[in-house]
Amino acid sequence: MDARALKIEAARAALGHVADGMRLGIGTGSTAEEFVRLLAEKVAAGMNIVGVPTSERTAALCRELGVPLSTLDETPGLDLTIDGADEVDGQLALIKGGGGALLREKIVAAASARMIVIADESKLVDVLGRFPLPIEVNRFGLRATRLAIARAADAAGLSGPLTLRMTNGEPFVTDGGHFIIDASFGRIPDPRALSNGLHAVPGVVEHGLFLGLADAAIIAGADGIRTVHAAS
Ligand SMILES: O=C(CO)[C@H](O)[C@H](O)COP(=O)(O)O
Repeated sequence: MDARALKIEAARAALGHVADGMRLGIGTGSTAEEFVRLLAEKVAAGMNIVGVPTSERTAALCRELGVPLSTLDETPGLDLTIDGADEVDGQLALIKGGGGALLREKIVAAASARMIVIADESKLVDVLGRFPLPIEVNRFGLRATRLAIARAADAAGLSGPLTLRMTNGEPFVTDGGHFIIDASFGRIPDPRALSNGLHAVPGVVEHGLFLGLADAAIIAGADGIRTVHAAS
């Protein structure tokens, strides 16, 4: 099975957790988009849900496919968020933000009673950090913020290139109007310490470590679907 087929399988399994009447957070990225396509079929067949998208890109796809949308201002409490991830470890700590939507993704996940991650097995890791950690930063004071991030990482025993994400020769700009620094720290043995350090940097808007947010991860692999649950 190719990677896209695995993403579809994970998305299909997640759809089994969606019930009529639910208020859904809807993630961003290629796996989340497979979920949107399957969800749209259910909606067309009469399922009654409302979704809060985690990016303009997801919102556009939902509109195109007829998935009813709301906002967190209209619908501040959600039943379930389904989203992809760049990395998932066995304790359900995540790296997210490869698609640049980490801020809205985290706000939506935090507003949800449950979050289910959908991914193919390439995303499952023993220790987070192979994927560069996206850090969303305010445009103001970029160089100072980068230095402060390096100091925060150093205090957590980490170092590595801090690369401003570019697109078409220009800095990538998030839906919130911020920049993203991709931090190649390598293995992150203590994500909580790094998270706390990054949150103490004023220019950091948010980072892509999602800790204690996911309740389950549906992982599709060559041998089928497995679900990783959060330790209770
Ligand atoms: O965090 C994300 C976007 O900000 C995505 O969930 C993450 O990048 C995974 O994307 P994909 O399903 O395309 O591999």
